[in-house]
Amino acid sequence: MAIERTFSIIKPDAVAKNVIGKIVSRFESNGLKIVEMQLKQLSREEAEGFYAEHKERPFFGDLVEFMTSGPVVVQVLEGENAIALNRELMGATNPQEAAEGTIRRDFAQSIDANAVHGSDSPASAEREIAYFFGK
Ligand SMILES: Nc1ncnc2c1ncn2[C@@H]1O[C@H](COP(=O)(O)OP(=O)(O)OP(=O)(O)O)[C@@H](O)[C@H]1O
Repeated sequence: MAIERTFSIIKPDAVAKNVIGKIVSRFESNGLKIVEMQLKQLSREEAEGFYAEHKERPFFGDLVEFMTSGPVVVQVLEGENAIALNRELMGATNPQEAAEGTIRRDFAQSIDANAVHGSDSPASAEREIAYFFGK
């Protein structure tokens, strides 16, 4: 399996809960290397553009509101099978359905405040990395 890159966001709920370090430790201890990282406050435009594929969904307004409610940590993770591995470490979108030992099970409270985002395919990883890091 080739070395792959994926894009990750530690969302405002997790930053507010002071668990950035604990989440980053999950990545590092599972073989994912942080190759880009920035703490930043997303503007409305940045959040809307990032989630453009969800524009027609009923929760879009709340999602943008939530993602701009406080700072996030945007990161590029690198490792073998990074995209699928990161999705596995994150757990299901709804923390109530997330497997034991996953980031969302341990640190998230609800389907909107769900601690992390991770790219779901090579195409989205490429788009999302370019969106925030321009490469
Ligand atoms: N029914 C919903 N109600 C509220 N928010 C939702 C709902 N479904 C999804 N979301 C929010 O939109 C984000 C994107 O949804 P998507 O279906 O792409 O989930 P995901 O791929 O697991 O999450 P992410 O894209 O953040 O990694 C979710 O992480 C969640 O924060």
